[in-house]
Amino acid sequence: MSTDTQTPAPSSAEPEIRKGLAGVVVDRTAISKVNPDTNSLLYRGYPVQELAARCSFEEVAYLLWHGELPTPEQLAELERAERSQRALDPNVKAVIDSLPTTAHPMDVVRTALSVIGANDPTTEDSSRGSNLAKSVRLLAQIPAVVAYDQRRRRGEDLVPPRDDLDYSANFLHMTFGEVPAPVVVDAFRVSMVLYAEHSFNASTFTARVITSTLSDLYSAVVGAVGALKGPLHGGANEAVMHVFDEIGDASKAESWLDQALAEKRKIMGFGHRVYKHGDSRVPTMKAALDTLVAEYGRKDLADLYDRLEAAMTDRKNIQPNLDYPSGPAYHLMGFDTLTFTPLFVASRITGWTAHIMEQLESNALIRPLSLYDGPDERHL
Ligand SMILES: CC(=O)SCCNC(=O)CCNC(=O)[C@H](O)C(C)(C)COP(=O)(O)OP(=O)(O)OC[C@H]1O[C@@H](n2cnc3c(N)ncnc32)[C@H](O)[C@@H]1OP(=O)(O)O
Ligand SMILES: O=C([O-])CC(=O)C(=O)O
Repeated sequence: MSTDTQTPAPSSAEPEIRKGLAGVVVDRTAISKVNPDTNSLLYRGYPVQELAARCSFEEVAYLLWHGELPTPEQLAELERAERSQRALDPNVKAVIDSLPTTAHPMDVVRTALSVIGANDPTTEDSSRGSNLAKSVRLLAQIPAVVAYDQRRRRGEDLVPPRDDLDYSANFLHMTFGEVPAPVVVDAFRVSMVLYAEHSFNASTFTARVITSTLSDLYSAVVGAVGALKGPLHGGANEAVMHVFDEIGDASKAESWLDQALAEKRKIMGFGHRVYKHGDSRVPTMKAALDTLVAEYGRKDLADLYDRLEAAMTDRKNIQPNLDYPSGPAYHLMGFDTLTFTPLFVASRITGWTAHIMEQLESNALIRPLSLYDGPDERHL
């Protein structure tokens, strides 16, 4: 066996393979710190719980991109730029309209982002200024794409944006044609803040790999969307709701789980590559879910949530991740289950773009090695 480059492996020992890069530190980042020992998550040094309690999503986006929270003037400038770019681009709408309503919404978002990139004359400009401008544009455009796609599936017309609303209220307005109760808007804002950034997760790493070849920001984001779609990553928030639908009633949670575990199924919304004693974001999102349960009078959903979590702790001692409370929260807000992972995209675009810019500041082509275990050299 040999590694697949011209540099020979040390002859005495086979190189260690870390499947899934588990435990491998591949670079530095100043954007966020995930600490499984203290069960904490910091964005640029600030605990995510404090940001979720006190900041708008726009402020958090600014923090991730610039490293500091905005002054009132800087925030006003970001809000002006974001609000002025909220309307769905007609070119993008035309492409969405050409796609079947059976397409998965993540495929629609991925396609829409490709179209936005192909139409942008500055795509090849990878300067920080240009990439920041693109990041703000994507922050503003993704809600239009996600909201319109859900509406067209329901046979509803596009709702134009309102520039008198903040990001979260406008997103809900464009999706549902009205602004829901303040507790609902707030729960949505909290979810956006919590989903925004999580160090070298699979989709962010994908974006950094693509960026490391000196490809453009849109290409990196499109690749990241593809990585996020999978149910082992962002697709889990959608999958959690399918599990809830499958179980149906809290009284069946334990028997459903036993059967699923006997079939060696992975239980969606549980477990994490980094956190092994619970996800730092879950208590905050669970509190937001609780406000929605109270608002909509859905104790049945809360009961199912609690019983499945308790059974999973009892059977496997595996804790929920952020997708577990987010799935039912988005359901209560009125989103279609298929729209849940695109909501994750809408938030994570901030973290992805921050990482793309950080990667470019200190770039090295990302290209690991592999251990060849195919046939020995042979000849025709
Ligand atoms: C926002 C996010 O992206 S968070 C992640 C969202 N993804 C999910 O919720 C999907 C369900 N969870 C999983 O599949 C996993 O926990 C992952 C992929 C998130 C993390 O996986 P890894 O770090 O690779 O852990 P791994 O899969 O090796 O699990 C370790 C053990 O716990 C078990 N395990 C971990 N998660 C689960 C789960 N959700 N259901 C059942 N068993 C699980 C594994 O079967 C394995 O058991 P074994 O040692 O007996 O084989
Ligand atoms: O960090 C991870 O592997 C997955 C995750 O929780 C995230 O991306 O938010």
